[in-house]
Amino acid sequence: MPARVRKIAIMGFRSVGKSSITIQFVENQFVDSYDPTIENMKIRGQDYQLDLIDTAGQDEYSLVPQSYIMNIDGYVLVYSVTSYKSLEVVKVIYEKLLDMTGKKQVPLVLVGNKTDLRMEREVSADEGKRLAEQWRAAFCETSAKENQKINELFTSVILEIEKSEGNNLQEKGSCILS
Ligand SMILES: Nc1nc2c(ncn2[C@@H]2O[C@H](COP(=O)(O)OP(=O)(O)OP(=O)(O)O)[C@@H](O)[C@H]2O)c(=O)[nH]1
Repeated sequence: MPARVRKIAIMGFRSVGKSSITIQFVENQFVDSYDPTIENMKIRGQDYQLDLIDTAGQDEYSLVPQSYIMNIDGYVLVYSVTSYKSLEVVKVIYEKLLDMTGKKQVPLVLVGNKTDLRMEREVSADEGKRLAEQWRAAFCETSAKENQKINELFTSVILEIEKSEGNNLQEKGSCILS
């Protein structure tokens, strides 16, 4: 079976760890030469090629460029668990995405990154989980620094994309699927 190519945009406020998540995911599996925007994975015997689009950080006033939503199959919306502000920004980005796509729901994983910074936590796991439930999105808390749940997060986004296409694949993973 040929690899299914899926385009994934990684969005969120500045410095939440978008590039760190992408690099951790890609570098971990390609040691010598890698293109930081492309990664392959296999889920249930199906090969996927993930084209990762690591966006420059947004804030609540940024417009979501049309190019971020054209041909994008799934979204990873990242906040930092150490920044309440970054959670607020992700909510604004989400509303803009729905506006621009004209859809009620898009394949999406909400990600709370930097869980290793325990003393600096401002957003509880419950709060992130509730927001994801409200959006009917998957939810994952990660640490790019400690490589926690990074692969699971990308598996989840693929599963959310598959689900939106009518394929309800079940896969053991430790992110909470929608
Ligand atoms: N402790 C800790 N630091 C992290 C983690 N992820 C990223 N960082 C740090 O946070 C800072 C920002 O990380 P980036 O990956 O550049 O964040 P970004 O969201 O791509 O930033 P912009 O491109 O500016 O929007 C860097 O100093 C990273 O080392 C994490 O999981 N834990």
